[in-house]
Amino acid sequence: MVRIAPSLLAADFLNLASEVDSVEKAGADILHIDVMDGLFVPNIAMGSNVVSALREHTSSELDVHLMIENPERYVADFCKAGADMLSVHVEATTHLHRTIQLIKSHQVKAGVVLNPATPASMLNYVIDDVDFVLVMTVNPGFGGQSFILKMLDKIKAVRRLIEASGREIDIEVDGGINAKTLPLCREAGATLFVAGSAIFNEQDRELAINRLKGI
Ligand SMILES: O=C(CO)[C@@H](O)[C@H](O)COP(=O)(O)O
Ligand SMILES: [Fe+2]
Repeated sequence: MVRIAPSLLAADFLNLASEVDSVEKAGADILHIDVMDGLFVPNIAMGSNVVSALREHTSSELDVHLMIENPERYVADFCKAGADMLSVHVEATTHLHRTIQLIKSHQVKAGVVLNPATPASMLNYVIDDVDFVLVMTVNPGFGGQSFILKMLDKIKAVRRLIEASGREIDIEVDGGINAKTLPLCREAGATLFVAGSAIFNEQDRELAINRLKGI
């Protein structure tokens, strides 16, 4: 199954509500929200107030990707704001296991994100605890970058780890996802696909999402 999560980072912020409406109408399954602190990544974007505003506007599942240092400081804020899925980078928190439990204590799905240079083995001792894994297929911080092909090997390694754990959880991929790279990720074992520029740079959002879904 191919589920698409448009990344709102590529949307027109002045018209965020109508941008959300347009992708929902076009078949988006989940909305992806990128949070950046200017430290973990060299860019600043979207706080919990944006998540609250979106929560009031839509009943779609909100997938919040925290690209911030020591994300445990803001887990409660984003959960209370209305996140349904909340992911933290392995590289950003010292006590990853504790941070995962903290997210789950708010009845929110907990995800762990791996930067391109981070090995799949970083998940070894938390794989039974996470609700999904997010494999970055670009270096985080910006939309519109090119897919890093080597990440296909990592998606396969994460898939093997999940299979060995005996659970079925999503592998989400994020960065440079388009109609060419999505099938490669799918074949490698990804099930949830974030796409920013491949959707919001197109006038016809339905065509863009259908193209990604292979319809
Ligand atoms: O987390 C990030 C970037 O750090 C992503 O969610 C991007 O926003 C994806 O944009 P495209 O690569 O699809 O344009
Ligand atoms: Fe993201």
